[in-house]
Amino acid sequence: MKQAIKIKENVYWVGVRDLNVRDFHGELYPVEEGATYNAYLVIDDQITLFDTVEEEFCGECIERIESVLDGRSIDNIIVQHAEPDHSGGFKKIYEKYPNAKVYTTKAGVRHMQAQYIEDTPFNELKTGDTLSTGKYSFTFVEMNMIHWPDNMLTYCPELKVVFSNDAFGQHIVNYQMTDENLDKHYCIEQAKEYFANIVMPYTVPVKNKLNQILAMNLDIEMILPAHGIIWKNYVTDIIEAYKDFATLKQSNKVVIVYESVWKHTQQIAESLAEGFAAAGMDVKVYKLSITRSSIVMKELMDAKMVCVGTGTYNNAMAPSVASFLERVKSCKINDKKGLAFGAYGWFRNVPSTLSDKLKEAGFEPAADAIAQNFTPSEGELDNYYKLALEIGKSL
Ligand SMILES: Cc1cc2nc3c(=O)[nH]c(=O)nc-3n(C[C@H](O)[C@H](O)[C@H](O)COP(=O)(O)O)c2cc1C
Repeated sequence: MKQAIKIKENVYWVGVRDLNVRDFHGELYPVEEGATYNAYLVIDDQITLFDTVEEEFCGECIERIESVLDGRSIDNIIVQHAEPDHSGGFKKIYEKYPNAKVYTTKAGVRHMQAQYIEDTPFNELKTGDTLSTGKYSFTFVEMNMIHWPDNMLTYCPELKVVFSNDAFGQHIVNYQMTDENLDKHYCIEQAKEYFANIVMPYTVPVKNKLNQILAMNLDIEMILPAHGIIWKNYVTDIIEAYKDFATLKQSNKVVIVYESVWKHTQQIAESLAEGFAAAGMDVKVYKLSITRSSIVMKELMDAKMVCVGTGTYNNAMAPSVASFLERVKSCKINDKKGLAFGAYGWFRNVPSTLSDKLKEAGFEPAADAIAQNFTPSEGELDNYYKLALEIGKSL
């Protein structure tokens, strides 16, 4: 029997670890060590469940719940997000505890009914609504479009905890549950990767919501997200980090991504990298087809500039580059510089098309696209180095 794990007095983790998932949310977010779907149970005069788990793991979630119910039942289920990794198990759990009152946002009602049961009597929540369960009270805050219309979070002043759902999530799978034995930089980097891959298109609502929450002056001892470890030692640090994430705060960094068959475009990428480095910049270089896209997204989040290169294949750019451009376009980035580059054989236009697409995606061109005919000469590589040095110094 799986057991609930005590987080603090009367608060239990009743979630699951999905150790084998490597494609979180499909191809959007490749992960290295699996993921957790966190659900929490709060024992009071009334018993309250925060979120559920993916459907296939529902039995395990119920086992953990049963291990602390002591013959009682669940009184309230708070659906903080209707996405299936948090709500897939709802139907079975609700069938098991049919007297529970179910609470979610207005959009949550729509999303739950469209996905699961049309006739569940949901209770609609809006920002500022509260629920008292005995000695504990819960205040709800809608988190519209972070990252779905139905997202919300919950604060309990007596417990000093925030049930944050996807906000502050990361894909750390740790059996100790909290950040206490983990390196701060590692935890923040994991949260940054999560933000870059799930939340980056919604920086404006994140910034506004963060300000609204900070103005509430909440006394927070722990943040309990729906993925990964619980924030306990690094609560202030992760909130500070989120301020930087939400503004896509830039560091002195350039990210160079490319695709290359015969290494001509790769040679350009390497010359540019050396030029930017000589200008004092931190440089990251990735061949897209062999790099986890979630790493690239994380690294470009705080870059000042992104250079994108491709060889020309069948008069087009490489598919990995085209799909990268679609992805970054959806992130609504608007204050980074861009540079397109690439080698061609007999059709010269692809690098300039790439430059136009980068511009459409919100990157202001730092120079005209580099279009290299086949193998770059020493002199041409030297010119690319000098161009990067010049641009790097001006950033
Ligand atoms: C499968 C394939 C298809 C190609 N198709 C074109 C093409 O349609 N037009 C063109 O100008 N060059 C084409 N080329 C030539 C490459 O663009 C050229 O060799 C370039 O230098 C390759 O850059 P890379 O080494 O970075 O891949 C093709 C090369 C390959 C491997």
